[in-house]
Amino acid sequence: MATATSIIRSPAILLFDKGTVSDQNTPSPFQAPKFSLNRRRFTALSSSLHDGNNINDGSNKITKAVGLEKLFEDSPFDVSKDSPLHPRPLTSTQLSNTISYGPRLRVAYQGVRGAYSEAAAEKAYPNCEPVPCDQFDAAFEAVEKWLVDRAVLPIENSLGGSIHRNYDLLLRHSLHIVGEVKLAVRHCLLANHGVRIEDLTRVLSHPQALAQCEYTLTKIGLSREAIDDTALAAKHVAFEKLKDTGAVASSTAAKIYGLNILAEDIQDDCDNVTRFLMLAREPIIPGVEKPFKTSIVFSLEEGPGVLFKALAVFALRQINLTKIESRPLRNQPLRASDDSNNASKYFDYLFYVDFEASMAEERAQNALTHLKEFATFLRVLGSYPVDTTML
Ligand SMILES: O=C(O)C(=O)C[C@]1(C(=O)O)C=C[C@@H](O)C=C1
Repeated sequence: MATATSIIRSPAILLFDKGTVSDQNTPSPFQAPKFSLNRRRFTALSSSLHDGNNINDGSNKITKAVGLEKLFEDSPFDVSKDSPLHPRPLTSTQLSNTISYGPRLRVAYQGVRGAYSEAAAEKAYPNCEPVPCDQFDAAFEAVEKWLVDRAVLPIENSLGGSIHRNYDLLLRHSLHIVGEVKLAVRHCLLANHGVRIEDLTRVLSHPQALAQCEYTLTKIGLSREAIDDTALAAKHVAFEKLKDTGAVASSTAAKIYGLNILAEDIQDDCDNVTRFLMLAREPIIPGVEKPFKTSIVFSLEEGPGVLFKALAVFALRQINLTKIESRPLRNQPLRASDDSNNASKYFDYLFYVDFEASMAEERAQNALTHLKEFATFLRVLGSYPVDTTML
């Protein structure tokens, strides 16, 4: 187990200690992330928190707001120093698939049993106890309120693109990205027994799944209806005994809800992969022993070439970018021009960037120090091992 001392010696932590990549002094509408803790606060946190806690609240699916509060009040949660729940800091090796956790790790995902997100949670944390949540927000809250240990949430799909909601939630909450997991998504067209493709007029599924099967569903001529997750679509079709409606979902969902598989692999491309993020209350200690990736979010002043300059801090250090996403800055969606003669207003954006380097590497630290010189806001969302299982 890493001690607080060894944590402080980590080059990445020293970087934050200098305050160079911290957003603590940045006027920002967002919560200060724990990743930017200074040394004193980090030490205090390391010695008072543990990883691997299991809060057995006896719940089934986690729902937002009132439900969560109630569960939290009722839970026998205890982080006193002598408690068996006493936290240990996460390390990157704990993410290895070979590790066996003592008590089963509780992992929140969005959806019901049979959702792809449940399979992703099981791939990320073998032998975990997947905990269904009705919405993405509920999964974030469940981790924050210690109802579960981790959350595994989709962030992008190779056919459907980004899951914007989760980009926005990453910033609104203070969780850390501690890993990623890629899942091959193979959709099936499901219906009740005795129902043929010709009997169907509409199909239910998650909007991402419908988008991934766009071509096939158009060819069959089915109208589409969005529902919270693919497995919920299958459950609805089965429970309501629908005869004119099918569901796009996994073969696992077909088994769970007793549906017939009318067609397999109906996604528009056989290479259909969804990338999920593994989220925790504490960051992992970035390493260099295997390929790492770092996710950041920043905002910039308006002006010609500013984004070019921001991306150059990585190019100059031979750091490869794997993803860039821009999202509206919601609390401040419009910005007036600095030029008083020019009354125009600009849309204001946040930029999410994933780059192939660990925060333990000097070139990554230097790149962010450089970016901090002109970024108006910067937060490190996590530095974590790359999922190489699908390369
Ligand atoms: O609906 C599900 O089964 C999910 O797990 C959600 C989700 C998503 O949000 O992208 C996950 C993987 C697939 O890309 C389709 C849907």
